[in-house]
Amino acid sequence: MLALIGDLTQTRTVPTMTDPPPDIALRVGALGVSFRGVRALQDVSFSIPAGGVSAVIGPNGAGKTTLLNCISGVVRHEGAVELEGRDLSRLRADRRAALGVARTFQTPLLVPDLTALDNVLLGAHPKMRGGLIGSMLRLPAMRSDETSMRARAAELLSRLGLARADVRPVGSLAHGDRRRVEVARALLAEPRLLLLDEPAAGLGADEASELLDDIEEFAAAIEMTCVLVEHDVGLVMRVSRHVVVLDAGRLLVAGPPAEIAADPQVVAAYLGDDWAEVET
Ligand SMILES: Nc1ncnc2c1ncn2[C@@H]1O[C@H](COP(=O)(O)OP(=O)(O)OP(=O)(O)O)[C@@H](O)[C@H]1O
Repeated sequence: MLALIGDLTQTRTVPTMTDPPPDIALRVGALGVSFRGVRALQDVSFSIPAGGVSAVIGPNGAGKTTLLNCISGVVRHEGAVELEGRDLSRLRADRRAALGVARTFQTPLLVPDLTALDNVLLGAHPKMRGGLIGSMLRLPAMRSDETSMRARAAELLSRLGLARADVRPVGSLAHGDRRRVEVARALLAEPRLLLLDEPAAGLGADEASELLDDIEEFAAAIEMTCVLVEHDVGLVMRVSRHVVVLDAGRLLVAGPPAEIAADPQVVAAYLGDDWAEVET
C-alpha cells in the first residue's frame, strides 16, 4: 500500500498491512500537473470517504477539471492516485476504467447520430468479458453479455427519466436529457468511482436537484462513490458527504459540508460574504 499524505483529518498517515480496511474510496497524494509551464495543480492531497456523493468546488481555473482528468488518467500527473487501496498512479485511462473509474465531461461527449440507448451501450465495454473488440466481433459470450447490458441500459435510461425506446438521435435531445444519457452511460459499467464534471450545468434548479438525487440514490444502491465538480454550492452542500476546495491549483481545505461552509478561507476565496449571511 502507498504511504500518502492527507486523509479526512488532514494529517499524515502511513497505512500498514495490519491496518483495518479504511472507509476511504479515493486518496490522492501530492498531485501535480503543468501545462507548458503553467502549474495547473500543485501538491494536492486529500481523501474521499467510501460511498455517496462528495464534491470538488473552487473558483474558475482552480484546477477542478484537471483534477478529474488526473484521477481518471486522461492527463499525465505527478503524485499518487489510489482507489480502494489500489495504486492507479502509473496506469493509463483505459486500465483505470477497467478497475472501476468512470467519468463524464463538462460538455457531454455523445455520438450525436446514435440513439440514447446505443450511446449508453458504449459505456459497457469495461465490463464485458471480451472487451470492445470481442463486442465488435460479436463472439457468442459477448452476445449474451450484450443482451443483458442492453436490458440494463434501458433500465438505467428509464430510472433517469428518459424513454428507453426513444429512436431519435441523441443530438436532437434537449441538453438536460443529453446530460442524463451521459450519466447513464457512465453508470452502465457499475463503476466503483464515478467522476462527474458539472453534471447540472445548463439545467434548471429543479432538474439539477432531481438529477443529483438520482445519482445519490444510484451511488447508495451499488455502493459506488461519486465525486462531482459543481458550481451550484447550495446543491453541493445539500448532497455531499465531503467537500474538497481548490484555489489556484492548490488544496485550500477539505471536510464535511458544514465545516466548509463556515470556513473563513473558503468564504473569502469562493463563497463570498453573501453566502455566509444567507447560510448562517
Ligand atoms: N490542456 C490544457 N492546456 C493548457 N492549460 C490548461 C489545460 N487544461 C487546463 N489548463 C489550465 O489549467 C488551469 C486549471 O484549469 P481547469 O479547467 O482545471 O480549472 P477549473 O477549476 O475546472 O475551471 P472552470 O471552473 O472554469 O471549469 C487553468 O489555468 C487552465 O487554463
